[in-house]
Amino acid sequence: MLWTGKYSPKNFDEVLGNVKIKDAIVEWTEEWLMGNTQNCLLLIGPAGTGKTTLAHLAANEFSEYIELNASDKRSYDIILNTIGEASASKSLFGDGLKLIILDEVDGIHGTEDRGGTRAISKIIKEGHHPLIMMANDPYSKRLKSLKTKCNTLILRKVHTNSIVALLKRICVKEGVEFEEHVIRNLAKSSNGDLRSAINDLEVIARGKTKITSEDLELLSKKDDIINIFDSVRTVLKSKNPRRIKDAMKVEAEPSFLIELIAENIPREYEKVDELQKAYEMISLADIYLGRAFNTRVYSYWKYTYELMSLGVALSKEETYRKFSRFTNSSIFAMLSKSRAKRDLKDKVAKKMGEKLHTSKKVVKEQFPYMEIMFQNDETAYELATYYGLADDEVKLFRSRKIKVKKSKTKKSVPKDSKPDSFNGFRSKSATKKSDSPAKKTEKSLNEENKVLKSENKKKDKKRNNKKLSDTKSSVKSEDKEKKSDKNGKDNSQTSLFNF
Ligand SMILES: Nc1ncnc2c1ncn2[C@@H]1O[C@H](COP(=O)(O)OP(=O)(O)OP(=O)(O)O)[C@@H](O)[C@H]1O
Repeated sequence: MLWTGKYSPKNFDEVLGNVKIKDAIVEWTEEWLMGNTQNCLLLIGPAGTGKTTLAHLAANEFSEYIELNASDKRSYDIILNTIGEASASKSLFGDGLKLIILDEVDGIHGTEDRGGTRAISKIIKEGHHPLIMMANDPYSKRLKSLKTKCNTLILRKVHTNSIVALLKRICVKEGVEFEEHVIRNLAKSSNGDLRSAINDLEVIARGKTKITSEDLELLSKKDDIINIFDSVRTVLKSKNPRRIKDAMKVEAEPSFLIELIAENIPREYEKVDELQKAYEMISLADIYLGRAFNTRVYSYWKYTYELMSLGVALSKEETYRKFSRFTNSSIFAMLSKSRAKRDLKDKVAKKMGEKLHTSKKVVKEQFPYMEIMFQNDETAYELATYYGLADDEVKLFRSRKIKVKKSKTKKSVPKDSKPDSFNGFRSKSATKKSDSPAKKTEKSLNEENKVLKSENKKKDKKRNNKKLSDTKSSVKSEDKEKKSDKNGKDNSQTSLFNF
């Protein structure tokens, strides 16, 4: 069980802060239970201040409760059917009253939850049911009419000292030693959000006997990464200018933020108009960023930030209530991939250049031919050994499959000079049930001689006697080479140039 659940208040006394609001809720509950119909309650406050906790504590006093939150659909029909269930079991004497809890009413979606706000207004007007609603955004348009019909209770952020006290209590119960400043730091950085304070404590303290400043540093690094995505999420999810401006107070390169926002726009926005406007804003933001760099007038950054945040956020007609999986920028991923490939090419060209006594540029021009030569397992093995290439460097030439016309002549490499498998390939000689090495070389020599003889015969017909004698002498010299091969001499350099 998470610590937020484990240490969630079990009664109203354990709820920290907002004393008057607690009292008002207790009184409201008692009145309903005594049979006195009450106005519905609208709890508005920042995340993690205890709105849901208070509603659930109130629900404990009723015989049952029904809850619809942001992950449920809340259309007209669904809300009224749910309430219908509640009214079916309503007793005349106030017993068996079901409390209705509607969480995040500021997030009721215009399209998916069509008629949701109308349904809520209907329930409020009829006034038969105890109803508690919660919202985060006090400026939401959706709350305008609800505020006039309900008792609106505004929750304040929980005071840092109260959070410190709770975190210390948790540490004692969990048997974790702590330094005072670590706990105070956690409490301060939670900015009045008790859920996040408890979660952060759990991240650094669970399974430990002591927490120190080092744990805090680790936590802040994790937060940096998460914060960038939080900023992107706020820009794409919200239309509240204040929240969006706050979200932009993140330590990240503006170009990186633009990329991240641009990448994720289509994951959130659905209408073509919204997409078009949002990308116009992104391109303008990019123009101003370029101007800032070119002219060194960094006041242009202000426009960059406003266009990529407010500009993009206000390009949507309304907020979408859906789960979107935001991702990292694919351009940055692609750039880092191609940079890695470029580095690898440089490394290989340097190694080969040293052996061939030539520049990296010249070697790189030979890479397409190398790719062809490396298609053959045995040649690849010889070349890699000669140039001293590691497996990942060999992959540079073997990642693509190229069809190569099979040569009629077979080249034999002494068996004991190569392993059974090379870079994921089994050499043909290793897979075959082979003859003894001596027999094998004799066989292959005979075969080669046969091929050469037939070639010579063909040439005989076409060429004159002088050329024939030339061919014979070249055959002899090749024979010599093959023999020296047999004696274990490294001839990989010759094979490279023969190609
Ligand atoms: N006032 C509080 N006193 C004690 N614990 C609290 C308080 N507020 C929050 N917590 C802790 O934080 C957890 C989450 O709180 P809760 O869900 O009630 O916040 P919320 O205001 O409804 O947040 P949200 O708006 O994100 O839904 C609780 O389970 C509890 O552990």
